Amino acid sequence: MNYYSLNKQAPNTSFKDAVIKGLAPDKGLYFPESITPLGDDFFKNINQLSYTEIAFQAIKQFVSPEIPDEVLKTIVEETLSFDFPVVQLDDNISTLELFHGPTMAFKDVGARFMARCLGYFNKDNTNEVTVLVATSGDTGGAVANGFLGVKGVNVVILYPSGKVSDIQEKQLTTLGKNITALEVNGTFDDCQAMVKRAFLDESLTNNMQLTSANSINVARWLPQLFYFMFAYKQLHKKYDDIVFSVPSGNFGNVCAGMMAQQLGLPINHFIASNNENNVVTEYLKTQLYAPKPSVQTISNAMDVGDPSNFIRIQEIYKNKFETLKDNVSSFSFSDDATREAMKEIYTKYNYVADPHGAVGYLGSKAYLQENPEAHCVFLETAHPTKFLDVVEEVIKEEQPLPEQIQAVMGKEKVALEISTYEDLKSYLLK
Ligand SMILES: Cc1ncc(COP(=O)(O)O)c(C=O)c1O
Ligand SMILES: N[C@@H](CCOP(=O)(O)O)C(=O)O
Repeated sequence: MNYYSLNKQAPNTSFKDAVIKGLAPDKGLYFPESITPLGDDFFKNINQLSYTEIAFQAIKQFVSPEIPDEVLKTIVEETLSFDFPVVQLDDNISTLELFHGPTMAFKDVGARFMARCLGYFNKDNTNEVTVLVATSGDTGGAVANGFLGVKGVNVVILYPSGKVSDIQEKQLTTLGKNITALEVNGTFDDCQAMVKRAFLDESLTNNMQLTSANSINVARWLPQLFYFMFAYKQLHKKYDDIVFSVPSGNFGNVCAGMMAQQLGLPINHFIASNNENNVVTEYLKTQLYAPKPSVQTISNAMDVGDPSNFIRIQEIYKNKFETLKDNVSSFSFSDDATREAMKEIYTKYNYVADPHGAVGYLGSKAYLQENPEAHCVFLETAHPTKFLDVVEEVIKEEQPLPEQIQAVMGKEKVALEISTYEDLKSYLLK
């Protein structure tokens, strides 16, 4: 598959090149040249397929011929070595748990898939790559874990100081080896802007091969489309009108759901559920896209003021506002509403949701008011114990720590503090 830049000022390129570059030379995000639907039979018979078979069929067209089928099968099998259960709360609401991987957030799948693709492209040890990542909480830990010890790959993670949870910080600052954490005096948007600037800085790119492991990279982003198919497999016999409510920040995950829809997944609507960082909610009301500085919330991984993937969403719906509105609703919720939702989910369903999942739950409820026949699946994008302080304070109950979380608790944080792009540059050139 070839990819084009959404800025349309750079040559089309192969999957391998798109993964190794991350961002196109004209600063545009890469997008596949074509999308071939999988066919009705694939979805009718999805029950008979395993998760790895679904994932293999779904991703194959985007990575071939550069990743041969046999290699792709192994990559997919190794990537998906944990479960993706749907938990039904009532007849209108379910949650898809995406936190059963090693760092207990939905980023594990994309990070593990991309690490293996880069490992394959560097099998002869000829392409040393520096992976730059901006994180508002979960991408950093997942990428650190997924890329740990991958030969020929150095990972540099930028995270906003004081704006990620304690456990998220441990996950991204304690692994050492080929992983370095930079603690940035700023917001997630500052981190993301520094990363994007570095890709265009010839004094860096002439000296090293830089790539990104954020969802701007197609190998990190596209595997997220599996989730929507996995949920559909579990629910389609029971419900006709399945709608996904996706807690959204950089909009990579909901946009991956839309790619699943383009592949033929019979889903008519998505809910992009936001915290108070509501650029897209506002866009759908006003048709004006106005990025603004992010504000800090208890669903910190969604504190994004200028979502990278919005441009991909526009491309999917052919830049037609009415088509976008037909396919997507968006709602924004305060921290107080999020806390109330966490309490409600716990008392009504005896289910402990994390703050991001709770925003997804609120989006489901808002949508159901107008569409009571729908079955809404909100994505539980991270395990509640990643946000222990907030969760225990709200539900007033101590939470047992899963072994993935216990494993990082006592470890010592190692991070370099930086404030400016020049600091990042001098670190990279050292
Ligand atoms: C727990 C959690 N929920 C939701 C999101 C938002 O996902 P996206 O950036 O793909 O919109 C993130 C971060 O990306 C996250 O870590
Ligand atoms: N919410 C993310 C921020 C970056 O999103 P990405 O999907 O583009 O990597 C995080 O938790 O770090």
